[in-house]
Amino acid sequence: MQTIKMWFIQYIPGLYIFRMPVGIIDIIEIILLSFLVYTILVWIKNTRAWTLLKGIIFLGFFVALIYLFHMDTLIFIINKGLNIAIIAAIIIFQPELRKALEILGEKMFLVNIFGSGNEKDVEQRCSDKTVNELVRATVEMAKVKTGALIVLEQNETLEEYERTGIDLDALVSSQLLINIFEHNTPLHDGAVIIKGDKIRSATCYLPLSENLSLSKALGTRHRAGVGISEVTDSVTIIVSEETGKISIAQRGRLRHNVQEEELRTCLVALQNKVPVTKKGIPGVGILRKKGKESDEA
Ligand SMILES: Nc1ncnc2c1ncn2[C@@H]1O[C@H](COP(=O)(O)OP(=O)(O)OP(=O)(O)O)[C@@H](O)[C@H]1O
Repeated sequence: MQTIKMWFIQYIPGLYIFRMPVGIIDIIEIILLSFLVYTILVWIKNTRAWTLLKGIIFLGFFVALIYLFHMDTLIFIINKGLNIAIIAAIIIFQPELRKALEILGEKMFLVNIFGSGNEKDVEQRCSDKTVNELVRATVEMAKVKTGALIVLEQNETLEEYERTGIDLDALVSSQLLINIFEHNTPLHDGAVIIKGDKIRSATCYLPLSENLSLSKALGTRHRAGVGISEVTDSVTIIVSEETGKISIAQRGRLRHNVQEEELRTCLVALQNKVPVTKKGIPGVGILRKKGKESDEA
């Protein structure tokens, strides 16, 4: 390291940085700054802010031209309008900013950074039976093209959305789920919300995603599945009535054409049966990583 440093000082005299003493605090500062920039970029990519960023880059280009050619009137207008634009952006992106701050305060966020300290520290969210029943019901409904929308509560409560439906409080079973989503039955419309091993309510109304990058071919069922995953940490299983394909929505992303084993892996991971490590929940990681290849959102 020292030799490399000396080489740079000797041959590239302009690089003053290598002459500066770099302390441990500077290194920590660089790591924190890199982490902050990375987190902000990931946040921008996963929210509506991505569209805004593209707009800002486009505008930035024009502003640069305006300054380059000294267009004084336009420079005056830009200077006056900048403060208003910043306030407007904060108001428009208030839900995303609130969500980002909430994530900062989440237990899982800190666990992901520092580790749980105890890798055997495992908490089970739902039973193996529930996972099996969910997989069976989803696959059965997909086979016969029965549309379904199943929201699985994670750390954040879904009470607000449960209230829009009909209370059930029944144990999860494939027969019950298939029955709920059966065409022309009173409970088939809307979403089912599951907490742990219980179906809390059916016919629930979910917020629709306004994500413009979602395929136009997707209707309101898929938009509702993505919508709830944008505003909460829930995971949604969607079965298309049109194609019989299974999708999973999580953190505002939609993974298409999910196969049985993949669905099971995801649900087992969500059970928290696998120890939480510094890399996060394994199944969720797989879902996100693979999701990048075929994500709609
Ligand atoms: N906001 C919502 N909350 C909950 N469920 C909804 C919501 N909007 C639509 N749905 C459900 O989606 C159904 C309509 O699905 P639609 O055909 O528009 O969606 P899609 O994404 O094209 O799905 P499919 O592939 O199954 O046709 C409704 O009958 C209703 O059950």
